[in-house]
Order: sequence, then structure tokens, then C-alpha cells
Amino acid sequence: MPIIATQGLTMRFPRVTALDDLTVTVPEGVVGLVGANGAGKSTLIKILLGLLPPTSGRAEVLGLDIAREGMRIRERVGFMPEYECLPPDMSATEFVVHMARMCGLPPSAARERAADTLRHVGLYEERYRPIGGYSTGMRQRVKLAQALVHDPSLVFLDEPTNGLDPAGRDEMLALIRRIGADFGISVLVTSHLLGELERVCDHIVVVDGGRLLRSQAVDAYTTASGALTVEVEEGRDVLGRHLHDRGVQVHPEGRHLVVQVAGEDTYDLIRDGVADLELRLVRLEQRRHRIEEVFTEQQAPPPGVLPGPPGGPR
Ligand SMILES: Nc1ncnc2c1ncn2[C@@H]1O[C@H](COP(=O)(O)OP(=O)(O)OP(=O)(O)O)[C@@H](O)[C@H]1O
Repeated sequence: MPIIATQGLTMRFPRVTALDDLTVTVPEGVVGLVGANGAGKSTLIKILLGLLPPTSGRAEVLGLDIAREGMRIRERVGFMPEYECLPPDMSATEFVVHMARMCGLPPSAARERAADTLRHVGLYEERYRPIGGYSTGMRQRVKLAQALVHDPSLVFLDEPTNGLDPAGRDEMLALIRRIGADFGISVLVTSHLLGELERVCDHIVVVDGGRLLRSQAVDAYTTASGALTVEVEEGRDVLGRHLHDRGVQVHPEGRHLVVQVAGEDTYDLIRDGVADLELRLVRLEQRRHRIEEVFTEQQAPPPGVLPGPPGGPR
């Protein structure tokens, strides 16, 4: 069953159309929702939680209708908002226990779940200190813990890496991957950084100006590169020239050659080239795209969907 299915979802504010006829089906797993600031990601999440009625269109979350079953959706879905929403005078433990109680857990179960969840997100002794003294990374973890404390089937994480330094981003992304892989909870995570979502998601939905640009499994974005990576022990450039002379499109990339596949012949030409030149072949494999390259190659990157910073977190 898809975790989310929308049909013609539209949200018009007086000055702006935040969602424009959005029809998309999202499978289980860790799913990235990527788009520039203002693309409509947070609006979509609020509508899916049944907190904001759309102007028109329909949507279901975990098979539940947003118009009629908002309460049941919120029972089964955790939400980590983008904005700062934590009480500075409470400790993480007090706050997360409180949120568990709000979700209907009895006191002892709430304390137990809160302790477990805070441990899972990596908050230990600090959990007894007031949140006001926490770093951004620690506050993001508290927000994540309160989204998980009632054992949801699905969590919406709105820009969870915002404000984090590269190491903090890596830790948060690893945590998100674990939520999906180890706990079997589906995740819808938003970001304006395509590169970082690509690392942890099974499926990516790209929105721009409230419209659906693309919705695909990460593998589908990355396998259609139509190129091979060829690595030989020595003689990269000799092989490159050899293939080029035979009409093959080829360029060096690091220690490898990237060879465009023009047909079955290309494989034969590589095999024969390696043999004729008496080279040792180390690797011959499909070259996997990074998703942001897919958009760059189409020369139509969604405006403002920024690639990760050069040398930044990968
Ligand atoms: N309550 C509101 N009233 C009027 N306009 C709104 C409201 N909420 C959102 N918008 C507008 O709708 C558009 C989409 O906003 P939204 O917050 O959903 O985008 P986003 O992709 O989540 O971006 P960000 O990451 O910056 O939050 C923006 O132009 C925003 O200004």
C-alpha cells in the first residue's frame, strides 16, 4: 500500500499557489521530498496531517482520507516540524514524556518509551538538562524523538538537517536511514538539498512551485546513465585514446574512464582494446549517476534545488 496518494491536490493562498494540481503516489520506505524554499513542502505536510484543508483535490495517508480521518492519521504519523518549537525550560525527558502522554500513553509507558526513544536518537545524560542549553543538533534530536515516541508507522521530517554543520548532517542522515531500516518506520523527509536526500532515500519526489517535477525510486534516477566506468591497472590514457580513435565517446574521471555506451559494440571495443594493449582490467561497471547530475544534464535543474556544497556532506 502506498504511504501517501494525492490527486489534484491544490492549495491557494491569497497571493500564492503553494500546491498546484499535485498528483503523486509515494511507496513505503525512506522517501525524500525535495524542492527549493517555497516549493510547497511544508504546506503538503500540513495538508497530509489533516491540519490544513486543501483548496481542492484529495489525498490519503496510510489509506486514510485527509478530509475525514485527520485524527486517525495523526495517531499513526509522527511529525518533526521545521520551526523551533521546544520549551527552553523543560528537559528533553520531561518534554518527550509529555508528548507521549499527549498521545495517550499511560505514565509508566510514556516514561519508558521516552527513555528508549531519546537513547535511539543519541541523547544520553544531557536528556535531564534544560533544552535551552542544547546545541542545534541536540534540539533537532529532541524534535525527532517526540515524533517517534508514540511508535508511529510513518514520520514526516521537515528539513531535519537545517542549521546543522556537516558532521551533524551526516549523523542526522544516518539516524534517518536507521529509522527506516532498523525500526521499519516509513519516513517522508524534506530538504532543499538533493544530494543529501539521495544518500539515504529509497525514493525521491521533486516538487517545484507546488508542481510535481518527478517521483522515482533512487535507483531509477541513477541507473539510466548510459555510461560505463572502466578502470585499468595502468594505461588509462592509452586505452582512452584507443577507444576515441574507434569512435567511442570517452573521457577520464579520476582514475577511471567514463565510456558512453552506443550499443553492444562498445563492450566489444573495450574488451578488444584492453586485450590488444595488454592492459589489466580492474573494473567495468555501469556508471551510476548522482541525481543532481540527471537534472544538470537535462539542463533544467529545478530552480533553487541546490546541489550539495562542493566537498560538502556526501
Ligand atoms: N499560511 C500561509 N499563508 C500564505 N502563504 C503561505 C502560507 N503558508 C505557506 N505560504 C506560501 O506558500 C508557498 C509554499 O510554502 P511552504 O512553506 O510550503 O514551502 P516549503 O517548500 O516548505 O519551503 P520552506 O522550506 O522555505 O518552508 C510559499 O510561497 C509560502 O510563502
